[in-house]
Amino acid sequence: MEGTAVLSVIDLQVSVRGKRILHDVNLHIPRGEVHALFGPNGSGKSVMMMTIMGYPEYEIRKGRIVFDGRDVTRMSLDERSRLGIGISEQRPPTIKGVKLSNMVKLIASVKQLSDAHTSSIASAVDINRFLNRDINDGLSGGESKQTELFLLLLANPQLLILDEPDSGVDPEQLLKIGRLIHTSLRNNPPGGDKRGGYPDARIKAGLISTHSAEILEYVQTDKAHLMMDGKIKCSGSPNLMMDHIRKQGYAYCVSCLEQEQCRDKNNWITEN
Ligand SMILES: Nc1ncnc2c1ncn2[C@@H]1O[C@H](COP(=O)(O)OP(=O)(O)OP(=O)(O)O)[C@@H](O)[C@H]1O
Repeated sequence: MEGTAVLSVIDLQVSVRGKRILHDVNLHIPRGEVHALFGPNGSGKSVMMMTIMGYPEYEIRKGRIVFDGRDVTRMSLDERSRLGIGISEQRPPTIKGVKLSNMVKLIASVKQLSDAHTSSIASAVDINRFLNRDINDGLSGGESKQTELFLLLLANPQLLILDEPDSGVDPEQLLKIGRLIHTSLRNNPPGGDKRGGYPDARIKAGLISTHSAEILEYVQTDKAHLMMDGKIKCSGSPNLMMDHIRKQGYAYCVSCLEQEQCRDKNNWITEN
């Protein structure tokens, strides 16, 4: 699996402030796939996502993170960002003293984006009114999510990590955001996947955490994983898993593994 995956998380153990949060997490996302991450509050979803991005307060005690064939476990956040990992955080930080327009100019110059391109994304995410303000300063929860996602779409990473993109966002914004994420995940960089020789091949991948699964109405997901107590307990069909969780709760979804009709040889929860 590791060989075909754009992201492999292998036997990952992570501590935060001396407390073990993740226990032997394994996750593989093949090139071109989008995976959903479900799990109760405090189960470790954000910790895993922030650790993949490389935030220094998440201490990797054991295990490896491999991105696009390179071991990034000991790489800094900005090295990972340059390689093509990007995150939209659950609680986007306020950056006082930095105007959103200046951050846009910086990303546009690094990524060589045209004004027309940045303007079209800004309009699509309905972000123009925040351009002259410090990043996320005084914005509502939903507005700062929009800003965060806007910056991520501009950066256009190869792996999009989206931590609860649908929480606190009104239905109209969710429609816009969902469509943009969908388009971004489907759009390859100019020239496509030159390494594979298939210009039209999907090369981007995504990992999306969500409680409501609303975002999954817009973004097609290939597989879902259920995290509980810092471990991925089971994986399978996103719709079936969410259906189980909504009707009977997380524990039922995990116990479903005991039932033959619910699992395949990989212990994934399947429809048959
Ligand atoms: N910076 C931190 N310092 C101390 N504990 C932390 C820190 N970040 C996370 N934790 C703890 O790690 C555990 C997992 O948190 P995490 O944010 O990953 O949960 P989550 O699954 O994303 O939850 P939610 O669905 O509520 O967002 C929680 O018990 C949380 O209190």
